[in-house]
Amino acid sequence: MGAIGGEELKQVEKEQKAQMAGAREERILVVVRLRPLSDKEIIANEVADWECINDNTILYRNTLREGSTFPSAYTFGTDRVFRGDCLTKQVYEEGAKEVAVSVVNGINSTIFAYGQTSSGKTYTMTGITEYTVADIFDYINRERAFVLKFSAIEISNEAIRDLLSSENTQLKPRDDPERGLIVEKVIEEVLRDWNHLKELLSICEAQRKIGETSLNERSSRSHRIIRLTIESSAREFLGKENSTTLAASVNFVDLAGSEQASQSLSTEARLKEGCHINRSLLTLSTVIRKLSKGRQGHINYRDSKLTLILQPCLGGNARTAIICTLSPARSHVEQTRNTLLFACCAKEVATKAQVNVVMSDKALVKHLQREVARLESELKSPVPPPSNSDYAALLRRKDLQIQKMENDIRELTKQRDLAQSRVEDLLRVIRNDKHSGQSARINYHPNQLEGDAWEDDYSASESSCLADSNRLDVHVGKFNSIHCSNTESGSNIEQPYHQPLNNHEDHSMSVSGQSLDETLGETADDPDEYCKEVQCIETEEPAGDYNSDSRGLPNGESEGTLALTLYGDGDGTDQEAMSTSMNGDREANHIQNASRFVKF
Ligand SMILES: Nc1ncnc2c1ncn2[C@@H]1O[C@H](COP(=O)(O)OP(=O)(O)OP(=O)(O)O)[C@@H](O)[C@H]1O
Repeated sequence: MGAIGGEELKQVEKEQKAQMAGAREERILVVVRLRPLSDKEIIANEVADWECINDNTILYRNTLREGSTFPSAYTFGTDRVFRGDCLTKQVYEEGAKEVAVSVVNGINSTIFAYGQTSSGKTYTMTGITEYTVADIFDYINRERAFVLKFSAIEISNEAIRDLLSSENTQLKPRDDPERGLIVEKVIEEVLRDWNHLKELLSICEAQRKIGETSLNERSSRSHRIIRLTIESSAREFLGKENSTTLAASVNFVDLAGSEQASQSLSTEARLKEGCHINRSLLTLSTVIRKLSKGRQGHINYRDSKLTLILQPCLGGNARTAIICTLSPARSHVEQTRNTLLFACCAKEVATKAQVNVVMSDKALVKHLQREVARLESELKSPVPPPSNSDYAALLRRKDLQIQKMENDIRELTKQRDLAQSRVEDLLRVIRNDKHSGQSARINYHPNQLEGDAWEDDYSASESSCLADSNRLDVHVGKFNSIHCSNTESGSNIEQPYHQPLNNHEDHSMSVSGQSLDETLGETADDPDEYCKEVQCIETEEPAGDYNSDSRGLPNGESEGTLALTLYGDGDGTDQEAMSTSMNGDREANHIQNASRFVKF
């Protein structure tokens, strides 16, 4: 491993900070590669139904079935679509290189091929791997000191196997606190040169599980992941103590192909493989679909080994490119569409690429010491006091708040006085009424009216039920229930004042065209008269509500029925409720509220 230090360390830190601050989300690069019809397909008289009409759009040439909801053209915006005659070199240059070689700058990257069986995944990934390594070699020979490590695994039937090992032992994935998810005991070969690479690739090829299917004589029956890990340092800092290393990996993922049972040559082993392959690909599609809708909620990476291992490149800090391979044959139209839908979803997935810096222990200590010193100096320097203009703005805001509160107080006091005077008016009317010798009857509840003749001793009722003005003040403010005694029956039945007085359907106050003052003034001498003019119409509250809350009103409740009810005679059936319209809703409300506690 090489080393960087001094100026370069600072430079790396600077770049890292800039990256963290401005780390932009970037969409997964998705390219589509259409292969030409294979010899087998040509012999089978297959027709090519798909065509790339430009660099971004692939079109279904055949007529769509009636009622089909599939689109006939798929456009990939800035991402590329490669026609059948394109060389892998071009696919690499225009569809994968940028992502793949970011590994030399310390950014993890992944290129993977997705598509149905025999669509050209292995064909494409073999070329992409070789072109990438060639570019990396070219770069490292000129620029920095590099160490390249090669490893390869396959996932078959949910078992992970090392492709560089001749043993058939299963490897285990494990969460490493520093490195994230790793596969335990995987062999890492330090790449010496190009020939060494070719040698390792051929070992992998030989070790990989392949089998014959109806569509591919050499069908990959496993997912293969080749990983190239690159650790790089500037040459001038090689071996120095305060060195820092950029370390990143590029993964080349050649997925097994999705297939239908009929395509896998239905031996038991092939079918089982096919099931595993399809299940893990389904999990991959599900993960991609969820990621494409944002990262909310649980993403089921752990549902398959494939997604578990690919997690960092799907939703993490890696750069990712997906090459979707397609067969143009008419007989594969459904699977081609599925691949295109997967491509459309994958296009929406974003990752946040970051540079991975590995520091030597000494460099790390120095870096941390600097951080501590910086934080200490931040703590020591006091926070600058707010400027004069800040104080002035704050004062202005507070003044406005005070002003608003004073206005509110004035307004509320006015409303309270008004309500109080209305109540006093009403009391006066009642007293006049009493003196005129008429019997005004009040009932607290319609149900109690019958057989509940009003007590002759009105004053007794008045003293217990009719609050004096002071008491009413309190009630206007608090709206607690007041209880009064029914002296006639001799019992001391407590009745809440706010029981509904009749059962009209609408509780809103009816407008009689006169103010309460006027009404009362005109009719004070003749209760029957004002009984006619003023009606109490129930508000929307159902009677049951009152009953259920018969012990008292919640503090401060202001909505309510005008519970001012006058009964012309002792016959409850004759009752006529009284309500009034006021010069404005607020006044009406206050009268309503006040009146709820005034029983006559
Ligand atoms: N772009 C292409 N141009 C020419 N031939 C191709 C192209 N892509 C694939 N082929 C040929 O098609 C056949 C199947 O390709 P390949 O094995 O890469 O498919 P695959 O998707 O990896 O299949 P599987 O999933 O079954 O492993 C091979 O013979 C390959 O040489």
